[in-house]
Amino acid sequence: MAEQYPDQCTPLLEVENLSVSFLQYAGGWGQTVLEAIQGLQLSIGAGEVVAVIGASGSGKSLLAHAIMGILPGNATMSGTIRYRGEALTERRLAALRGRELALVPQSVNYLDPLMRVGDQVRGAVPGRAAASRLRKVFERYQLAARVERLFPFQLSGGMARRVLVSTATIANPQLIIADEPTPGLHPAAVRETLGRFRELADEGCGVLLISHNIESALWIADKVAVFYAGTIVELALKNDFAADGGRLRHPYSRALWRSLPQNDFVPIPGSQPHPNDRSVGCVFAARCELASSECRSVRPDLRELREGMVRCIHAS
Ligand SMILES: Nc1ncnc2c1ncn2[C@@H]1O[C@H](COP(=O)(O)OP(=O)(O)OP(=O)(O)O)[C@@H](O)[C@H]1O
Ligand code: NI
Repeated sequence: MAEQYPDQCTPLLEVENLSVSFLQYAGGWGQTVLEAIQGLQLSIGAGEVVAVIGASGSGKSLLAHAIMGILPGNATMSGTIRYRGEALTERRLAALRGRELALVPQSVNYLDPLMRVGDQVRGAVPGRAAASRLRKVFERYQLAARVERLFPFQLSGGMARRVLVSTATIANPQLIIADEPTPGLHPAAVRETLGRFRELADEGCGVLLISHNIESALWIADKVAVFYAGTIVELALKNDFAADGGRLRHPYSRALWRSLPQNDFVPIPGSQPHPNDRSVGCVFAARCELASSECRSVRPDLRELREGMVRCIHAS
């Protein structure tokens, strides 16, 4: 049963000042704290698709796992995550996860190798409804009825992906966190899967879509959060990703846009700083052609700019 919430204006999900760090042993008695995500802020409204793009290792999956309450045991989290205006406590998460709140995990390894596909997909759906829901969701994702009896090792990569999406969507979720849901799918299946997320959003669901493929994410996104080195450097509107990227607010977003094959195909020189190496200043300063001495010494705040947000003092 969906939780009742009276105020339609409150975003479905609000993430405020989220940080995730890991305690690491640095030889001998030494320990270091590795800040993988810092000061992250994001909200998703009902009916909205928010895409999350950015470099590998920038913290996108950690955000997904923090929301779902499945961070690894060595992680420490601070900040607030609210769902329908109330903090997502462990207790609430336990009731919502796999029902109102669904994750399409990045790796097919999340499938239980010892459980038949049908049992996994049915998951949280109660007895009577399960069989007909399973049939519908299999039809939608073009999975033959016989797949129900298979074990994960018997699935092709593309089938396993479609099983993950089926598992996440069978229980009519209100908020879907999809972490790279389409790699290895052929283009028609990518369109079909993303189109289904758009449909769910149009029916009132909130969708957080993590993707390496900016172009396909833009088919369905309303907003785009650009991740870099554990933080959001820009929150853009879908239409800001156009032409030469002149409407984008952050130098990294523009560089990322221009690096696409269909644009200038110019790689960004340098590499993203490691979580150990993010002491002061702007996280992008070392690679930024606009960087001034202030950028190297003071971490810019995320501020509002032209219906979006940016973490750069030079943006106007
Ligand atoms: N269990 C862990 N222990 C220590 N550090 C971790 C752990 N999990 C993640 N990290 C750190 O957090 C960073 C962010 O990881 P995350 O998986 O969120 O990146 P990502 O943006 O999803 O990358 P990709 O696009 O490759 O999936 C990693 O670079 C890594 O340094
Ligand atoms: Ni990831």
